[in-house]
Amino acid sequence: MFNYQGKAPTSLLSVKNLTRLYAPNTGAQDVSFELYPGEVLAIVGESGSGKSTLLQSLCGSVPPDAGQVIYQDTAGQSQSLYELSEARRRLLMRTDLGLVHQNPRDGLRLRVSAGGNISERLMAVGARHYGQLRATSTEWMRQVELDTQRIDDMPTQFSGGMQQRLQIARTLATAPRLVFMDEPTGGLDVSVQARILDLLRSLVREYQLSVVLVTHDLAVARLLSDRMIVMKDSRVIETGLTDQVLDDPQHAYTQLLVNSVLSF
Ligand SMILES: Nc1ncnc2c1ncn2[C@@H]1O[C@H](COP(=O)(O)OP(=O)(O)OP(=O)(O)O)[C@@H](O)[C@H]1O
Repeated sequence: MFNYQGKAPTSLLSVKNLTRLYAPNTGAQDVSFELYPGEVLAIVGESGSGKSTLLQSLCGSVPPDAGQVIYQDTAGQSQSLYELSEARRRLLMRTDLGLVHQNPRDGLRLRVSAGGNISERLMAVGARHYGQLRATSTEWMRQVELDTQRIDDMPTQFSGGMQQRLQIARTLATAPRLVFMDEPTGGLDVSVQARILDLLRSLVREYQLSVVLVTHDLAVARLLSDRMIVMKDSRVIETGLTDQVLDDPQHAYTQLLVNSVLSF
């Protein structure tokens, strides 16, 4: 996982005083943080605290009312997400960023085969050779432990857990530099959740993924993240290394959250 030793690297994502409010204290306000390459940052908090609003603003889908989202592109240039033209922002989102939705159906094309779902993303970044697309899609199905014999099956023929694996494969196949995950195990049975979490943990390690992960589940944050942000009523109330925050929470609300979970 992320190594904090030595010289501080340049941040991949820099969020400055981001605000998106739907009503007073409803949404996300005055959020600032840095995300470094290879780091997994969890955003936690109870339902309605503003986690998804923040994530949507970070990944380019909901413009903030104020503040900046600055992304370091492959060429090392700082790109202020909402100061780019719509076309440039879309291109950046397609080539550099990936999003795993809570509901796999939101991140899959249901009328396209499993292999087609993965190939489509590869084609969006320029891949064209049919044999190569097929081979890469097969390899990604293997990576997420899906039966490669089912490459021509439709996602609707898959179980919820299998659909989530396919969505993860589709998202990671283009090697995004930054992956956003919104409750990636949220809608699944507990046993399926555990297996998807195992998979995500090994993929994060193997590919040194940089991830912003939204979860209300502290156990998920513990398992996957290096650092965490705790939100309440639209604001960040605590931030720090995951183990530190969970083992020694400073804010009364974080203490309550941690104490409400028996063991994790
Ligand atoms: N499009 C919208 N229009 C109006 N209010 C909204 C909109 N989206 C979110 N909100 C409100 O903003 C607040 C934060 O919602 P948000 O979905 O960001 O919270 P959350 O922490 O992700 O919650 P959950 O864990 O339940 O998904 C809530 O009070 C919600 O009702």
